[in-house]
Amino acid sequence: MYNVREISPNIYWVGGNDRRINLFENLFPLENGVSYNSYLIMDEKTALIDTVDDSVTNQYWENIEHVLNGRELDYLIINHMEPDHCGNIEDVIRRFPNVKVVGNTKSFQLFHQFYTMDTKANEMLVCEGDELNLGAHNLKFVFAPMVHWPEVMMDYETTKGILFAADAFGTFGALNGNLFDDETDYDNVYLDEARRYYANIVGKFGAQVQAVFKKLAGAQVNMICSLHGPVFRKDIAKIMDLYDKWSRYVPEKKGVVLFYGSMYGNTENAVMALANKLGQRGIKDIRVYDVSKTHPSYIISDIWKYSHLVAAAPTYNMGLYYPMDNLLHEMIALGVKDRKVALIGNHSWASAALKTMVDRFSCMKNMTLICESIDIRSRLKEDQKELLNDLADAIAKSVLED
Ligand SMILES: Cc1cc2nc3c(=O)[nH]c(=O)nc-3n(C[C@H](O)[C@H](O)[C@H](O)COP(=O)(O)O)c2cc1C
Repeated sequence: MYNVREISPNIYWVGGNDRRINLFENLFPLENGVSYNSYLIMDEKTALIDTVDDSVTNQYWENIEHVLNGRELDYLIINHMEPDHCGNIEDVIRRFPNVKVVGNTKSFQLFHQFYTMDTKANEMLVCEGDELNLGAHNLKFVFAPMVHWPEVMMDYETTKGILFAADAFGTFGALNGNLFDDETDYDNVYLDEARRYYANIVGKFGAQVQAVFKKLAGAQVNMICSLHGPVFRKDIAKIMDLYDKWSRYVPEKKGVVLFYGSMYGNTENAVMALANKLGQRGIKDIRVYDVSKTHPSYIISDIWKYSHLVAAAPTYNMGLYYPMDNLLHEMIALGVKDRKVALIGNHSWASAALKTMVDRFSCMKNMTLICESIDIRSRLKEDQKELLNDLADAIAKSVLED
């Protein structure tokens, strides 16, 4: 049974949802699956915008056949060559041998690396700013290199102000029958997952996101169609504002995320005592994570959201407890910057965790240590409580007053 939705006169969502998948990119947990969006424009010429992952191929073809209703497909536009959107390109060409496949030099390079089909006769090369007229609809190509692959481009439909944004503005989480942002309880159902998607998938490329914003400045955007998750037609300014903040690494909220590693509970004890003191000093909405328990992608998402971070971990084999080291490496790789930081190390005979954490944070830009770090010897004792009070005072002052 086909499953499509008209999103604007003669433009259809023809994608699919995968709720069986456990890990996105075989890496990021998906509690509620993911959608692979694709859009079909029915005009004097027909144009399909991106394809979908192999997992939803059957649904996809039922959708396309229903909407085309016997017509030929004139264009397939490739905005992104990541395999979760390209699983069906060869199939499209097999079914529509005369289709023009629209892409840029890098998209075709990548296509030929992944696939073997000879597509020379079908290829239609476009450059930045080129336009493709379909009749009543007109697409302008806006290149978005490294958001988050080098070939990425967006299509701005100039007559209706619809932005086909590739992976940008995407989210984890399958669609629930409500396609548009205003039909969903977006803030409660999708926002955290959109942030987790941004931080972990696009996060490293903030400068490139900003570059696309500059190119789009002045363009009236009435609808944003991402390749994953809901279509925006109501809160466009809000999601644009969030993307602007996220891509400039500006925290959404003043607040504290404490993340710790602990084998036997002693580091955890110090962190929970500190969190309690922060709560008593008026810090609200405190976030605490055990790095051995929570997947790093969730912690990184909150690191993007909040202004202050506390990292705490024990020494392990003359180094830093592995799950914490892994998280800090991910933060370095994603270019996390501009946060206020406090550190707590722990050791029983030769300290290495604290020094390693200091080293890791020094590899990130503009991470300010807001107070002297604490290096616990096995377990924090009553006579050291002033150290913890000083730490809590400094963090609370920085969050509430600065
Ligand atoms: C396998 C293992 C290796 C450790 N390596 C070191 C080490 O190299 N140097 C050190 O001072 N403590 C080392 N420790 C001790 C812990 O860092 C220390 O006991 C710490 O207080 C544990 O904190 P926790 O209760 O939060 O897990 C090691 C502990 C374990 C279990």
